[in-house]
Amino acid sequence: MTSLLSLRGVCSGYGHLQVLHDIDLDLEKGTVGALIGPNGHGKSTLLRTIAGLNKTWSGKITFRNAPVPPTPADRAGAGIILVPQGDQLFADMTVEENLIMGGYTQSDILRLRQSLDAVYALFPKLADRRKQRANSLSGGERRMVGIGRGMMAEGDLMLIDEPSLGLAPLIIEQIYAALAALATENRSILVVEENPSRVTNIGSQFFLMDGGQIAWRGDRHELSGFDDILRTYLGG
Ligand SMILES: Nc1ncnc2c1ncn2[C@@H]1O[C@H](COP(=O)(O)OP(=O)(O)OP(=O)(O)O)[C@@H](O)[C@H]1O
Repeated sequence: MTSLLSLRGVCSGYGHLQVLHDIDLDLEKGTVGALIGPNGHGKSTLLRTIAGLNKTWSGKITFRNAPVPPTPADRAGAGIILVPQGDQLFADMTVEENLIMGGYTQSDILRLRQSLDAVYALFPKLADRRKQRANSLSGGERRMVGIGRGMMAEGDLMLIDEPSLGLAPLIIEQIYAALAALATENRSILVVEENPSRVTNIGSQFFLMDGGQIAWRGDRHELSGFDDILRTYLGG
């Protein structure tokens, strides 16, 4: 199977601080890849680098077998959509207005409506709250709007940074069930999750990040060794 996203020898960082060291990663179409591991080891930086917010210092990123465009806006236009950590919603706008902002490049009103309907089908709670301002939503609802706004951009690849952060277990389950449903719609997802047990059911490929490198990678069939890996890296 050919990769939707492919990284070879990717290095990146901030100013003089190198965070990512020689990252090789492939993600196939229609699958969920999970970037796992403790805080501060470069998971967010990797998503930002794929999205173009951090410059690729060296190495190569290809998307649909072509080099990624240079700017974040062009990468988003090509179908690489980042759902950042923290929700970064427009606080004074309603749920629906925030969602529509995600589809700002879509000029076909019918397509926009269909995308909105798809978000509401996945997150029925948001349909009930479509006129409610973002600043009055619960943490879980805000996260749903963040993911929904990413869906509105109709990308082939969603990069989702720690969707479970700060949420109650029941809400986390709902969010991950939604992500699993999204991936079966021929959309690929690369999700950051500190706690791997939350993604074992939906991930098909796992990448453990340690010190800005991929220290372990495996698919579902290799999950039998997962417990040892968790103990080593997360003390779990
Ligand atoms: N804007 C920034 N400027 C300078 N250094 C940064 C910046 N953002 C992150 N870093 C540093 O890069 C390293 C990796 O951080 P990163 O956020 O990618 O890790 P992470 O594994 O995603 O952890 P977390 O889940 O806490 O975000 C850390 O040492 C962090 O301090």
